[in-house]
Amino acid sequence: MSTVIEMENVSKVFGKKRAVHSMSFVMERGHAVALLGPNGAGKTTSIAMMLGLTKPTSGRVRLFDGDPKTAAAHERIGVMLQEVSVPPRLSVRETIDMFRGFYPRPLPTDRLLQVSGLTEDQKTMAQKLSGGKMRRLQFTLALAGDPDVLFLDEPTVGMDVASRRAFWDEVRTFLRAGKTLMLTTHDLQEADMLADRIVVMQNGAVIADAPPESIKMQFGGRTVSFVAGSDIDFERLRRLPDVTDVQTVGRQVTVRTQNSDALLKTLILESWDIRDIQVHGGGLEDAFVRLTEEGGEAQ
Ligand SMILES: Nc1ncnc2c1ncn2[C@@H]1O[C@H](COP(=O)(O)OP(=O)(O)OP(=O)(O)O)[C@@H](O)[C@H]1O
Repeated sequence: MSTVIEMENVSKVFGKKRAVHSMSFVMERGHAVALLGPNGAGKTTSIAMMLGLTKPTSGRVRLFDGDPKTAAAHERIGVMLQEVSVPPRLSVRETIDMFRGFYPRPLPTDRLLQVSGLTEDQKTMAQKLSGGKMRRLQFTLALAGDPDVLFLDEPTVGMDVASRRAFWDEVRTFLRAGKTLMLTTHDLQEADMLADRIVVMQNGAVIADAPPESIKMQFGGRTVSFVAGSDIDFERLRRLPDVTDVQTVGRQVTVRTQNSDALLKTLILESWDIRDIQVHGGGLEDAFVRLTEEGGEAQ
């Protein structure tokens, strides 16, 4: 498997602000990585360094085993950053054609118009597009050179539900061709759906790096809730292996556990007077909240 990005002990300091701290990271070809983290965690700065747009204060970044700033590397990547402007006074079609001209083997214009969902708007001045349509155009421009690797920084901000769906369909088509994706998003459902690896950053450092399933198992846990009668032994419940929290509101009991199957067995074997048992959670969002609250480490 070939390496697309390699970061070795990379740090970036802006004045007194340490935006990224000792980041080491390797991304292999064909993978879909979601880089997550609260606002200001250092995601955009990391991507800017991977692309050679920002120079690290220390450490080493390689893109396709070379300097990220070289044209050879850039011909093979497509980039959609948060703030991008399009050239003035060009229609949607002209803008697409202009970007096609930057690459040796661009995708056909009509295919790109189809990706953009803007075939009917192809004569509209690109600058006049609505926010969501502009994001679709920017995505299309990122695909213009038929890249091997896509960098998408919060790509779906401003897109409506239909645009989002069409957009993710295109990203899936891209991944099915064995290509590589680096994505930042605050939409954890999207990350969970698409990524085979989740990297969580906080305060400039990587605090978790694992497949979504292991992150959810390790940090997501599950909650089992039920309505309790009078004979529940709460002390025993709290001491059960894998139970991390027990909350009660009136007769409603909510138990957080790393092993909901074992808890359910115990609840039934104890013959306690309980009803309306429900199992919830195990989602990436739960895991993300716990991880960033605790600053935990998963590898
Ligand atoms: N050019 C800059 N000058 C000074 N500080 C900067 C600069 N760029 C980023 N920072 C700071 O570095 C930290 C990391 O910022 P970055 O934009 O990488 O975070 P992020 O995880 O992408 O956040 P968000 O989710 O809000 O986009 C923040 O505290 C930010 O204010």
